Amino acid sequence: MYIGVDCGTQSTKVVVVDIDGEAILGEARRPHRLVEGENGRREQQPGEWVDAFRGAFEEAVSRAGIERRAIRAIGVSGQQHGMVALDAAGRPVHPAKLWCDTETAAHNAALVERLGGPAGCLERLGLVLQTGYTASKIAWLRETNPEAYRRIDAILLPHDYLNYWLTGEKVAEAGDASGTGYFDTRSRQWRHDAFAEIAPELDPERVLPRLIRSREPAGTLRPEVARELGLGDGVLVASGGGDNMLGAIGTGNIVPGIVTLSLGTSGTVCAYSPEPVRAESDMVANFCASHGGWLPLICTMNVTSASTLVRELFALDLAAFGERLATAPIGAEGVTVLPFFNGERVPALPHATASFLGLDSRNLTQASLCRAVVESATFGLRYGLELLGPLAAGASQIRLIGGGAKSTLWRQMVADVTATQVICPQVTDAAALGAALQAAWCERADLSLAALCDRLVHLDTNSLAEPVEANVHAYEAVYARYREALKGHHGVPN
Ligand SMILES: Nc1ncnc2c1ncn2[C@@H]1O[C@H](COP(=O)(O)OP(=O)(O)O)[C@@H](O)[C@H]1O
Ligand SMILES: O=C(CO)[C@@H](O)[C@H](O)COP(=O)(O)O
Repeated sequence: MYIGVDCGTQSTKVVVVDIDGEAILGEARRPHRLVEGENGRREQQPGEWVDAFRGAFEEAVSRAGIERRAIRAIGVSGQQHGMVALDAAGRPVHPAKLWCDTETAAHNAALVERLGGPAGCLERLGLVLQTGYTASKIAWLRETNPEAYRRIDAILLPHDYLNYWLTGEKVAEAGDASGTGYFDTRSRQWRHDAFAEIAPELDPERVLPRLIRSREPAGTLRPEVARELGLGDGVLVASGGGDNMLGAIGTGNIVPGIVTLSLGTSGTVCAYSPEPVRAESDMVANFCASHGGWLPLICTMNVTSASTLVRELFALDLAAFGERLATAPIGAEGVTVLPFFNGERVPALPHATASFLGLDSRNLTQASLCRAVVESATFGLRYGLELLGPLAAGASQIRLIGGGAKSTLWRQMVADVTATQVICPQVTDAAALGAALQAAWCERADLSLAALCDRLVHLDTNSLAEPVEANVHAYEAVYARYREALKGHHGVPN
């Protein structure tokens, strides 16, 4: 038995997987708070991730009805980029500053310049720093809270922190480390010279976690954690990885030719590459995968975060929101939304705010506003797919994951907007499944990752959405309207 954990922005999910029985036996989730402040601040307390894990673990294991001593390894996936800065006693010196925090946009711009502009970033890191990456959060802490900064003894990412709580080991792997901004994604090594530009007073040999390979374990469970969870001795904790990397594993996206698209708090599109990628656009993040190889990725910041804001504005539950979506036609009666409620990463507009365009007395309805926000979030991902270029263009199917993928209407919309077949995996949380598969890969030398994916990554044929020609055609015009609005409001070229 293997446990997969995914610490997302909104909740931590746990799955219990039986590799030999080829079955997912139990799933559970527990929410965490997102503390939103001025200037785009978005933070969380790492302790709340641990509490959410405890609750979700108990429920998932009891649902699975298994003997706890049968659990052999745990894998952890986590939201990328969050800064978890710890003191010498392992306590956070500041709340974790998250991937969606845009407060450090000016620090990011200054860092890009210090590293020699986009060309200098590419040369040193293999990607261009974007607001949201860990680097500018450390520079921000240095400037705004020197007392906390001076106490830093280790800098981890969210999934590294959970691994640390589980094992006592401070380690990192290439997939998640790719999104720090001080890691060379081609050589898979920390880049100490880049780190010195960010935090000159901190010794990278001391504060940066030890790098391990994807198949290497982070460690074994600390005895007190094993006791608390009721687990046996020697339970392994795998290297884990960023949620997008483990979502790729959980959708079988471990070889070229498959695209994974996530409708979570963030929206992401990624495709596996056996080689590092130098894309035409600097917005394509040449991240490493968490099983070897690379996972070039585009991330937009306003997907279910945006739809939830509009849904809550009208006090709708998910079912009522779904009804409103179905009421409005394609094109939302002429309403276009630029959904950048909290800035945006792709296109790179960290200070942007949202705009509702084309409103008149006829289309100012809940249905058209709900529909327009979901359409625009989907257009943002089509834009991302286009930026990914040939890597994504060859894919004949999109594997759709994240909370929004539960909506039948949204699945069809993705198929129509991208003119590609869409299907979801059977498991609700693909990143948690990917983490469990990586844990089994770590513990079972006899099984390849491909064999593990064959056993457990099952697609849900009921979720299949084929593009409908008339809809594809209708969305083309609406997408063109969205791109025009983007150009008019933010000068983003077509
Ligand atoms: N049927 C649905 N339609 C639209 N949004 C949904 C639906 N079901 C869940 N969601 C949204 O999905 C989001 C959670 O997605 P998830 O991928 O678990 O997030 P994260 O990993 O970022 O924490 C929530 O905002 C939730 O409201
Ligand atoms: O920043 C990125 C990717 O670069 C995000 O995709 C985060 O990894 C958060 O993921 P979710 O909570 O939306 O799953």
